[in-house]
Amino acid sequence: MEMGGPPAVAVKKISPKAIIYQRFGSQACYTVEEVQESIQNECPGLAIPQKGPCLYRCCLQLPEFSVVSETFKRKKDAEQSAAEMALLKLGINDATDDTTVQDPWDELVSRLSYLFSNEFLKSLHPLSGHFRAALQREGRLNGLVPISVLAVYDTKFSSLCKSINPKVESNPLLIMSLMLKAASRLSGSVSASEEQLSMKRENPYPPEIVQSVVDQQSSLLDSILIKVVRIPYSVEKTVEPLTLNVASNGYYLDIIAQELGLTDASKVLVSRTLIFYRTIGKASSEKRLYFCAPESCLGDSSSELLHSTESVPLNGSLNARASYLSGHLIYGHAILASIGYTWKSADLFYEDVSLHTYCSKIPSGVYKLSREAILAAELPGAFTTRTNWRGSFPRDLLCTFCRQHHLSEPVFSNVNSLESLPESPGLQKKLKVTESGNAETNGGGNAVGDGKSVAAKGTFKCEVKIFSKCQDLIIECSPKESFKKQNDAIQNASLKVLSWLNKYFKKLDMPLEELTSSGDVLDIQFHPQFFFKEFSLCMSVNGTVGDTVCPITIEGPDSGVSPSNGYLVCIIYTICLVTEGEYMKELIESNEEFEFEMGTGSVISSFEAVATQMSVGQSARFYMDLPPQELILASARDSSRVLSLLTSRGCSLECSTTLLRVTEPLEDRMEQALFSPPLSKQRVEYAVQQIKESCATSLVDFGCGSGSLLDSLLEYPTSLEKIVGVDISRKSLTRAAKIIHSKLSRSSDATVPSAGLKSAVLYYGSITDFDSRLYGFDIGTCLEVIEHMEEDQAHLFGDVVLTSFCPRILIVSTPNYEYNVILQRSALQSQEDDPDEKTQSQSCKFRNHDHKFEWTREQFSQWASNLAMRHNYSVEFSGVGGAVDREPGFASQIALFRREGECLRNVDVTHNYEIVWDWNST
Ligand SMILES: C[S@@+](CC[C@H](N)C(=O)[O-])C[C@H]1O[C@@H](n2cnc3c(N)ncnc32)[C@H](O)[C@@H]1O
Ligand SMILES: [Mg+2]
Repeated sequence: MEMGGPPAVAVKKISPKAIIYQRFGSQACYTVEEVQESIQNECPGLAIPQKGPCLYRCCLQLPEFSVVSETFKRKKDAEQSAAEMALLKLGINDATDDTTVQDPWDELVSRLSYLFSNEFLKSLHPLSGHFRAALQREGRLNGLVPISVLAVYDTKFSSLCKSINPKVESNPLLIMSLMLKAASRLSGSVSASEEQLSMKRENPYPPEIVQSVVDQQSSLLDSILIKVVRIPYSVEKTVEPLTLNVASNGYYLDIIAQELGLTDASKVLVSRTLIFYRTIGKASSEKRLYFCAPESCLGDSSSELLHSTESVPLNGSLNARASYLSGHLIYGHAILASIGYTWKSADLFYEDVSLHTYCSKIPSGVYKLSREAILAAELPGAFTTRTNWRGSFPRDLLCTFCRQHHLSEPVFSNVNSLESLPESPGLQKKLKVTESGNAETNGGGNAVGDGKSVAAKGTFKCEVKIFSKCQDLIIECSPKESFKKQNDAIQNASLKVLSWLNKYFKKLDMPLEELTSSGDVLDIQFHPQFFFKEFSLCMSVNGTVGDTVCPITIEGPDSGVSPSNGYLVCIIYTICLVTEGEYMKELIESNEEFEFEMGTGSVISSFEAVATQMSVGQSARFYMDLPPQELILASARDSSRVLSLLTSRGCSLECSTTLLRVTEPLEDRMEQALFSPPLSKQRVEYAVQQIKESCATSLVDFGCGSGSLLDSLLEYPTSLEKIVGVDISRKSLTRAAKIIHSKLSRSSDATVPSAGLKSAVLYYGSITDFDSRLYGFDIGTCLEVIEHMEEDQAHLFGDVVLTSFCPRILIVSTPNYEYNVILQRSALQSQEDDPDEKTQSQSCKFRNHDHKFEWTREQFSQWASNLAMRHNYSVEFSGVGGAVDREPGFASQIALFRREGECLRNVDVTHNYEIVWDWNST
């Protein structure tokens, strides 16, 4: 578009908030509060209140009255709505009424004139501080405001410039030319100097205004020291820390200019704010890059360049690192700093920026920072379970990554996978010992189905898509695995994308074929055209710590308790930079309680390797090759000392660590990894078999948890008409309700297995209390529940269930303690180094931390036989996992009770349970 030509772009409607601001300025006071709304619709009939997303409500206080908005998902919308309500009250109809569509050029000029007004100088605004500081500049600089800051700190200004020429976003020089043009229309009141790239008010501000401005500032400090980071343009030179000394009455941009080798602020360009880990959502974040305007636009040739509306390719010293951080091309040295003026105070706001921040831009960098272990942590290769994950979750990491790279928020879509299970063959399958013992790393802990041996049974799959800001699809990930929990599916998909991006960032020159095939492995497809466009400025900012360089020294007695894959390991460690010869040592990183899951690649390889050789209580010392300097500096506390050490010969990293404790894999993870089909599925199949044989029409699941049994039963054709679940965990019941509801709501057609079902109810209550609504059912199940109660409560439950509930058949399952030795041996996967000695020297623990007891076959049989005898039931024993005729029996032992007589007594109406969810087919 020709400059100064007719407006080609319709001017945006002024927002209600802006109109309020025009009328009331700082007298309009907005207060936004968070509201947690409960949502009802997700699962009709569910009586447990559901937490909805966080909403915002805004109260706008004006001198005469105040208004309160409805609730909104975004703070911004709540504020605008409150402003709109206030306008309505004030009788100001619509913004468009009194603003005739204006030429953006006229608006730009009038905005510029406002910026140089007395009023603006006194106001609190991120830009007005620059105007005030300009008045303190000395000599010929006095009163000069650098043009570059105008559009950076005034959003109104920058959006007007964008509406005139959208290209200004990628080329700050274009903005400057627009401003000079606007200033020329104000000659007489504002003077602009092209050579100095600055503007000045022609008539001085009235002295009383200047005085009031000086009084505004709290000039307690003589000078302030601000830590910043210097990024040289040559990649060979290291990024280094730097301290700025800004006089309290000085102009910080002049100080930055000096560091960049310039005489004053006029030639300093300022980037948009950069998004780094931890600064998200923090209003005060002001991290920006400061750099020198390209030489070609300075001096005599400036006018030519400034007046051209096309971006001119600039040759010179491209600063690849700074360009990557900012997302646009930057030439020459750059400084990363967090300084600026705010809406809140006339004083300068600043935060120290460390090299820490600098390493956060690649996916693994954010993960490392979230673990506070830049050297030791690595982005894990697998998401096993939520409980075993340490540090920020993959989904959050991915969102941060997208924000940092100016992409749209990732789009997650859930695919419910409810494929019905194939009719199962033999019930009691042989124990399947996985070759590696770490099935999790292939499929994910809750992932069911590695495609080969385990049938797909999960409920949730998740796909994730990454779009550019212009909505071009860049990356698409459709994992094969399905998960029991929706959240696990989301985390798994996010991690796949991150892992793939991480591979790319570690090797940016990776050939396309390699990139494609590494994507295939992770179920990822990408669109090279858009991918390379979005990531054209990327830099490999850091690398990994090297391997160990000499033998590992292990000290302390062998306790026999060693971790292997799937174990949670807790260590204490220190990593120091040491020099050969004249021995010097500097602490770089340490952690007193550092936990990681073995076999997922969540720590550097030497840490995992060392941990497998250690037992609990032992300490080890070893040396590692140096990683890239930036990584060490990012972790180091005293970067200048580290920099000086790094110049001496023979540097390496010395690591000392002690193995504090290990935690075995959880029970259900073992059940899935070690059995085919998983034990939980075998229990369902056992129950289905009994339902079929007994023609049961009603079933109650005591301790139903998240409804895994009830949910799975619906996939089999059975005679069931009524199913009920009871539990004391509201959280689990809520999950159960959602899962069962989603399945039942699709079961209207008569071909689905559960079509005969008439009613499903979930109760909150303890199974040691009787409730007459559950009296005399055909089948009661109580799977893997009693061991979660104290032993006396388990006895009580036995009596209550057989005397009061009186089901025709009762199935109770619980772990067989004698089988643990096999589980632990398999988990240790130490077939090669004499497994028996290791596992037998350590006493067998329970399978799950929540178990109050685990019974041997003998103990279980005694409990069940006595119980049956006392209540006129027969009992037979069976199990799943393992075999009856092979030591040590089944993994899960089962007692099947059958009522001997009829049960015709009258029961008093007793309602001890609370209905939590109730469904019926009508
Ligand atoms: C390991 S889970 C088993 C869940 C389910 N039966 C299954 O097989 O997936 C044990 C469940 O028992 C429940 N539970 C423990 N004590 C209970 C009690 N006194 N009354 C009801 N439920 C109980 C717990 O809340 C938990 O959901
Ligand atoms: Mg259990």
